[in-house]
Amino acid sequence: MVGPGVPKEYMRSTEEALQYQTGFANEFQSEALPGALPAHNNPQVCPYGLYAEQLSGTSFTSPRRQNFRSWLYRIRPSVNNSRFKPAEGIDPAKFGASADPAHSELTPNQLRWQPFSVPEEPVDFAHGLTTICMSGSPASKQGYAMHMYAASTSMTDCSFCNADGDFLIVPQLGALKIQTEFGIMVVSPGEICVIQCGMRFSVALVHGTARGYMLEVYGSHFVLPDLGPVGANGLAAPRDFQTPVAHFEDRECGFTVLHKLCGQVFQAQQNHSPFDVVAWHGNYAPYKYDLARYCPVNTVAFDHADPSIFTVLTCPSHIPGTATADFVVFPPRWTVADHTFRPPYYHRNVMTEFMGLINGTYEAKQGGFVPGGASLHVCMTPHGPDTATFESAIAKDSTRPEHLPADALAFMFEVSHIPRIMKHALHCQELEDDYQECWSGLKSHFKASQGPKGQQVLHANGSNHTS
Ligand SMILES: O=C(O)Cc1cc(O)ccc1O
Ligand SMILES: [Fe+2]
Repeated sequence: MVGPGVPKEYMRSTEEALQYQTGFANEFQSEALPGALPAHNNPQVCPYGLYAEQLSGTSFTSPRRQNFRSWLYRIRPSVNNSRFKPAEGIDPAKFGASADPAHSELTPNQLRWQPFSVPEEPVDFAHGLTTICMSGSPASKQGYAMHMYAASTSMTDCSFCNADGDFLIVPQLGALKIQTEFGIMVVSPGEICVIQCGMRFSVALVHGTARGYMLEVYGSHFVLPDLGPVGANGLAAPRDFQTPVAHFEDRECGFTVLHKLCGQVFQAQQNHSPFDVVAWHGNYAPYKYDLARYCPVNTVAFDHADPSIFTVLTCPSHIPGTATADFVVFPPRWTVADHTFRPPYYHRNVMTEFMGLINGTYEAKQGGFVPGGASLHVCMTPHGPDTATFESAIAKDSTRPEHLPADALAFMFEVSHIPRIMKHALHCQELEDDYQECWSGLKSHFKASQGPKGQQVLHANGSNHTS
């Protein structure tokens, strides 16, 4: 809805607003009314009588290439709200990641959850968030939290803002229509989006219900991974990232502004919609990405490559080469490795791995890991293929290419800090208490009398032969 006084021919419908600008962390600019963007950042009086407001995503003095900020030209400044008080209907024991030890525990156990059910009663995105685990501290701007959402109704006259860090949202069920101060994005299962620290947004459900995963990173932002010897192309291409165009509403109404600070959610009232940004420019803006655009690079001869080859986005830490969090996708693809155990190898990882399944099946598990479910293997917790996957993988003809199911889409949040798990997530009915059973059939295949004889061995010069 556009307010009085705006000539009809200039009104941008919601459909028109669903155009996107493409590129990763570009200097974007967009205006919903012609001439709304001023020629410099803060003129004495802005076009259309708008207020100029800067949103900083990094310190003012960050190096130029890591300096993120945008200028917003809005009908009313953001400052016009009542005093914040603790949010109603959001239980800190369930969501917030305040790292309060009263709400969380440590465990080296392998963990897996069945899908969280979508509530039958009306619950919106903000009130349907559940924190699974977290590490570090939003106050010292290091670490992350992982959440799930399950919603049965749209947020109305209500926005959410995270002052702790950026949200990476992975829908699994139902498309989300996300209204932000920068414009609107529709994000469907198979796509992801990032809404950065400080941005107000509201989530409407396109299909009536929605469920998915959310990774929150404190203190720094997602970037595209370097490609090194891979070259100038491959993995996620910058041109495939989509940022909304400006879209505004001039709406006076009772509006609730939710605001998360150091894991605690607060709320304030204001008398208008915060989605009143008529024009904006800058490099700090939300974006979405279709995982089907991801161009995987993988082994074409032998051995199983580490999953880092499937990194879509990475959030660097202060340690070179070690991410605070990586977002990794396991896309449909050919597997062609010769004489190789093709599923993921058994391993213990210094990093912590949270996995979700958007659709289909995952190559390391023949049963149990289902779409909407999740698993968590913390630092050094052993894991790998279940018994059925192992037995079928060693019996397969590994000289034949195989296409993984075209509808299978799994992902991983791989993080460096060791997480505490929320108590409610450890004691909820969705947690499988017999997850370990999936490995209990892994029997010894050891035969002391049989060496490599009769098996494919790899010579130092790279050639294969049968001894
Ligand atoms: O544990 C998992 O399933 C994720 C994973 C996949 C892979 O191909 C190699 C290592 C790894 O941790
Ligand atoms: Fe793993």
